[in-house]
Amino acid sequence: MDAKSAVELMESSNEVHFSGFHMDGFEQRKASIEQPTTSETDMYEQPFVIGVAGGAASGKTAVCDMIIQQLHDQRVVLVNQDSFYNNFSEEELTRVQDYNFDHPDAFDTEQLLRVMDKLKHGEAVDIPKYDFKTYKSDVLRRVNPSDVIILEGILVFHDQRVRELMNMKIFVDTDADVRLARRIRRDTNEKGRDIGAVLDQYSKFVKPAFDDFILPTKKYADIIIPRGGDNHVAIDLIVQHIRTKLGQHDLCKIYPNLYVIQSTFQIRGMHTLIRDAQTTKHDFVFYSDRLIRLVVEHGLGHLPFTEKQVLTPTGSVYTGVDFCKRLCGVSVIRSGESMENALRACCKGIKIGKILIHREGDNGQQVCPSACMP
Ligand SMILES: Nc1ncnc2c1ncn2[C@@H]1O[C@H](COP(=O)(O)OP(=O)(O)O)[C@@H](O)[C@H]1O
Ligand SMILES: Nc1ccn([C@@H]2O[C@H](COP(=O)(O)O)[C@@H](O)[C@H]2O)c(=O)n1
Repeated sequence: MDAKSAVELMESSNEVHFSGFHMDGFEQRKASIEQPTTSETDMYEQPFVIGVAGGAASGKTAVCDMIIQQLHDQRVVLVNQDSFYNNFSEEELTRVQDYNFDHPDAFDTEQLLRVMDKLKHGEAVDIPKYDFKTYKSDVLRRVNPSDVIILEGILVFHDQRVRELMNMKIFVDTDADVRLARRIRRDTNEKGRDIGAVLDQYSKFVKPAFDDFILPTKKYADIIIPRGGDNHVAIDLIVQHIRTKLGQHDLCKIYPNLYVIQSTFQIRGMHTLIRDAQTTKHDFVFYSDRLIRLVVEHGLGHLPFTEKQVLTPTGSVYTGVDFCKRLCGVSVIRSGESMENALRACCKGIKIGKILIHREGDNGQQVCPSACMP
């Protein structure tokens, strides 16, 4: 890949990048890297999809809430499988106690797939909100495309097509007695059900369906979390992994010494401003300078250092590091000159050389006709 293709790829992709566990997904991404002529519509960013399954009242929602809380600086959306419960006719509603809500057929999986497909392709979508009291999903909520989609539900690993959408599969594993105790409390307090009905439903449908349909999907999980939301260590590790995946730029897979700065909403905001045709020249320069300063600071962070101890004004010893000495910047004419000021501002007294690189001939060979080093 030549420098132009690399720049094109950088431009067509955005700040946050994703990679999944599945080799087939990786092959697809590799293909798009090796064929930079791919049209813009083919190069949409794929969100990172996490599936969270487990028995009812195992703590799936609690785990999702904790992941969402820790990923507060990313755009994360939660999709509940409950939203895709089949609707009942008025006649069916009268016999609701005989209905098995824990069977795979209770869900409209085709609709779930359509919704997930839209979100994966960066489209906003209206998702029904399921009401456990009325057994209806009359209200819709608008869900915007996001960097991370969490799909949560008792049977989200049941259908292979749904599983294949996921980059990470988590199974929340909580003891049956704990699940039953929590379910009794939740269904009587929040769903207005009486304890007899909860226990009848449990022995008739919930427990058999757990054994027949939910537990067998545990084998598909990449991560099994015992004790659900109480397991802070597991949740921290999951969030760390997601962050690594989100921050991994496609180009890093080709160039091992390339570092890509983790995107934040501040950085995205600045990228938005400098791309906006309405932005004034003054603002363009201001925000470009801020971004350049970030790049220079991060770049300096990768230079070697030596350990150094200093005495603080209060007489204690502080063990720190010493900057690398005898630095020299090289500015590529017509390309890197806009970064010179930031480098001078960060590295006191730095000497900057100049180099001119241009492409010669049809094969794109790069030559360096002029260089002036300090
Ligand atoms: N670690 C926990 N300790 C105590 N109660 C919990 C814990 N996790 C969840 N709960 C409670 O158990 C019930 C079910 O939890 P929830 O996260 O909604 O499970 P799920 O989404 O798997 O059905 C809720 O009432 C919730 O408040
Ligand atoms: N009308 C309904 C629909 C579903 N259920 C039960 O909800 C459980 C799944 O939801 P979680 O949030 O606990 O994963 C499932 O066990 C269904 O039996 C219901 O009781 N009424």
